[in-house]
Amino acid sequence: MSPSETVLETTGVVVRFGGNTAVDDVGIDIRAAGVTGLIGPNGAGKTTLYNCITGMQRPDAGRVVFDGQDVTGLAPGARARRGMARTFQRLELFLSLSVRDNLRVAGDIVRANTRRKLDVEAETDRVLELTGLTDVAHLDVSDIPTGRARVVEVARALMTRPRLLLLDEPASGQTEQETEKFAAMLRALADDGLAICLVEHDLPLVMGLCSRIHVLDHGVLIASGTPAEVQASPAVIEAYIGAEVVA
Ligand SMILES: Nc1ncnc2c1ncn2[C@@H]1O[C@H](COP(=O)(O)OP(=O)(O)OP(=O)(O)O)[C@@H](O)[C@H]1O
Repeated sequence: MSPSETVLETTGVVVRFGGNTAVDDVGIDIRAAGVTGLIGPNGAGKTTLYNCITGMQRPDAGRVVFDGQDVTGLAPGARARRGMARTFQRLELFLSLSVRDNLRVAGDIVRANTRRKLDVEAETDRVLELTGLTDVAHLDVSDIPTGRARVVEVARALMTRPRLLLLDEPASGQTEQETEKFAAMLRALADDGLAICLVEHDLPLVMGLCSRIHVLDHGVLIASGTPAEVQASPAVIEAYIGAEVVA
């Protein structure tokens, strides 16, 4: 996979909730071997666009193309089998299971739902190592700090061996140190070829980590480009000055 290869593309995506247009004719792309940021003030439409990408929300118009194939009409499970994985704003882990068992369960599901031959134990060990979780593997998720639990979410997503990883505010609840480690882990995953998309409140993290950024405001794509380009965009400055809380 070449570094600039487009893994995911939306074109003309529209989502309306009653009279409110949550996503208004949005076209973005997410490329292999990089971290793409998706930012915008609260209510800008980021989560709704994620839902369209993963199949949890059917767009009123537009297309979602994954690995060159139109997946707009496919259910979330079918997209997951093609290599899409997602984490959520709220932790969606089994709190009373150990870190290792959370990964095992994900591995078991992959094995049951695909024809892939998967050595779940070996894969669990590999992903624990890759994400730096080996030292807490035996602990229940409820007994580790939220910041580490965010990493478990990513690790669980990695059990599916995705091509595209969509992260929704993964750094919330992390200490500065945890965020630094987390950023290094994402960079390493991207260097390995993974396409990562990051919705995140922590703008310094986004600016430092992402090679490209898409900015939404009131459902409209107001800028796409490098961190320097979007930070210099008058529309972006205007949107953020007008917003009390930014993401
Ligand atoms: N299920 C829904 N029904 C009605 N309106 C919705 C629904 N989901 C989202 N919206 C509205 O769509 C708009 C976009 O919301 P969305 O959650 O996608 O924004 P966001 O950028 O993810 O915001 P945040 O940063 O606060 O998570 C908002 O006006 C929101 O109120």
